[in-house]
Parts: sequence; C-alpha cells; structure tokens
Amino acid sequence: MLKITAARVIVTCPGRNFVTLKIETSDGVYGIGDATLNGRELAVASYLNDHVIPCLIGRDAHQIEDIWQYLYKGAYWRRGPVTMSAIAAVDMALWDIKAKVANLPLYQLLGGACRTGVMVYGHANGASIEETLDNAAVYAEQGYKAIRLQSGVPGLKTVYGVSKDRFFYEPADAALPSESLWSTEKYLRSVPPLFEAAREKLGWDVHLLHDVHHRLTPIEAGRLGKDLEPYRPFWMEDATPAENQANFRLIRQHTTTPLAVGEVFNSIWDCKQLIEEQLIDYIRATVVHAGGITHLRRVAAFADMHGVRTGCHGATDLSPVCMAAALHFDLSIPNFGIQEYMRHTAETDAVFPHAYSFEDGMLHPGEAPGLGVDIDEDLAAKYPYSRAYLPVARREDGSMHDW
Ligand SMILES: O=C(O)C(=O)C[C@H](O)[C@H](O)CO
Ligand SMILES: [Mg+2]
Repeated sequence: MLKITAARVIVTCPGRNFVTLKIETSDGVYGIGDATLNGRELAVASYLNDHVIPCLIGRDAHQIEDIWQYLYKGAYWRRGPVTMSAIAAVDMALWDIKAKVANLPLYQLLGGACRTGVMVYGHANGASIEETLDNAAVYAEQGYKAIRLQSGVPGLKTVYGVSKDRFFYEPADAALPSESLWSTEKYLRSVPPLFEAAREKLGWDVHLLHDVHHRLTPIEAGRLGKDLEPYRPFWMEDATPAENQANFRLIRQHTTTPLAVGEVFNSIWDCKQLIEEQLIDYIRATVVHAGGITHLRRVAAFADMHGVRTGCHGATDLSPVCMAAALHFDLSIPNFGIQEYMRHTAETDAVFPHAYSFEDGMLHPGEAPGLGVDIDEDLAAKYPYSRAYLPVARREDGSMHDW
C-alpha cells in the first residue's frame, strides 16, 4: 500500500492565477495535479482544502479508480466545473505518482504511444485581417501545421480572443469583469473575408481553425459554417452554447464545416448526445475540467465509437501541469484530433518546469517518469493570488449576450 500522507493546494500567480494540488505519500513520492478554473480559482482551492483533502489522507495512492469513484459518487452533488476540476487535480496527481513509482512516462501506463507526436495549433490574432495574417505567418514559419485565426471586427472596439499582445493571450483581464460590446451582424460579416485572405496568403497545406466563443444562435452558426466552406476550415469551435445539445442538429443540417465544442464541459453527460448523434467532429473537454485522465479516457473511448476525435482545450489558463497530462493522454488514444497550445510565459514556465517540447508542429510529453512536470514551490510563493475575471459581452442595446 502506498499511503497518502499529506496533500496541499498551491495557489500562485506568475502573470495569471494557477491552482495546483500536491499529494505526498509514505514512500516520499509525490504527484501534482492542475486545479485551475479561470475566474473561479479559489472555489476549487476551497473544494480541495475543505472537502477533499481530509478524505484522502491514509488512502492507498495506487487506487486511482476507487478514489475517483469515491469523490464523484460520494460527493452526492455530482458534476459541475468546480467539483470536476477538484477531482481532476486528484486524478492527475495520482497518475503522476503511479507512473513515477513505475519509473515510466505516464503515456506508457495508458497503453503506450499511438503516434510519434501531438499535432498542436497556435493562436494567430490581430486587430485587422492583415495583422492577424502577419501573426499567422510567424506561426507557419515556426513549423505549426495548424493555426487558429481570430481577428478584430470592424465597428467593435474589442473582440474576445484577440489579444493586446502579439503572442501571449490572457483571457482574464480585470479584477472585476470588463464589459465588451458585441454585434453578431458585424462579426458574421468579418469572418469569411479573414479566411479568404488567409487561404490567399498561407495556402492550403496549413489547417486553419476559428473559435466563435458561443456567440451565435444555431441558424447563425449554420450560416457562418456555410460561408466558410470554400476555405475548408479544420473546425469552427463553440459555434453556439451547448447546454441544449440538440441545437447542433440545426447547424449540421446547413453546413459540412467541422464542429468542435466542449472546453466548458466537465463530464461525459455534457456531450453524450453530441457524440452519439455525431453532431460534432471534435470534443474539446480537458483533463483539468472534465474529471482528469480517468474520466477523459472514457469520453475519448465513447467518442471513438462514434467517429468523433479529440481536440483538447489548451489555453494559458490551463497550467503546464494540465498540458503535460494532456500530452500523455493525446499520445495514447486512437482518436486524437489536435491539441490546442497557447504557450505560457517564461514566468509561468519557471514555476512549472516541464519535459514537454515543441518540434515540427508537434508537442511531445518527453520520457521523464510520471507527468514530467513539477512545481517550484519557493518560486510559486513569490506570486500571490490576484483576483481576475473573464470579460462579459453585452449587445449594442445593452442586453447581456452569451458569454
Ligand atoms: O482557448 C480557447 O479556445 C478559448 O476559448 C479560451 C477560453 O475562453 C479561456 O481558456 C477561458 O478561460
Ligand atoms: Mg475556445
């Protein structure tokens, strides 16, 4: 038995907030897990400190599945982003421990590698089409095989997903939610010219992606998907809010543009109908927000039965611990699609030293035992928590719009 002797939550803010769980065992081996939920970080820290850690002490760290079931079924109040991020952090840490004890990189415990590397996509953005495509050209020169394009919208002051910084993008932008103005009509007019110009400039050998950030109704999403078909996007992401999974039937009726959704999902139940009815082509649920490696493998297996591939979220608000775990997962599953890769800053990378590396448009988790990532607690302590929120969107008449 490998007894869990201690566990603690480390909150740090090297430019943005991260929450990390560290579990220690009787053999001195420890594991870490990402528990970061952007804009609600302290809720997960409390869920872990006040409701999970007391139940972990004394348990056998090798019993990953039993502990997962205990934390999921035993919670009574099942699911939700806070609960499932807390469970995810425990799950990642326990897989880290098990792989360290086995002296193997985690992907070897998940069935070994199904591929030589993990194809990633970078984030090109800019205030104008020209600026966005100049940014995209840099990613193409760096060897990226896939690039997401997000451009400013003429007539709108700011657009979510368009960073003030050329290469680093931090979604949480203020200590209280900033408010941005939204116009669907202006947005819908702006995207097709962006993709037409992108194919002109970048050619057809690079995958081009776009994120709608839940802003359209199903029929508007169908219209945008149809408008983009001539430019063959790799996917149109978060086209419409997905609480009503049946909404995607309407989009599917109008366009063959591939659909991706799921970065806000926290369990298989959020995507069961979407997958079963093949209403999407890529499921974006992540290790940190969907219950960890144990649950995400179930989602991937279910998706594989229905011809759906993975496309895990990988923004900067998912820590390098989650990125490392995602890469082991991505390497080991048969229906991997693509992995989002928003590079972290040097400050963040210093707090989370890691073995994963980028080469020729792909990331690889490396061969270090476990997840291959650590947290420098002394350095982490130098960056105290600093409240930050994601912005909200209001329409031109002042009414609230879908996130
Ligand atoms: O990376 C993406 O696809 C995003 O949509 C960014 C998210 O809005 C961000 O990670 C939310 O915290
Ligand atoms: Mg997104």
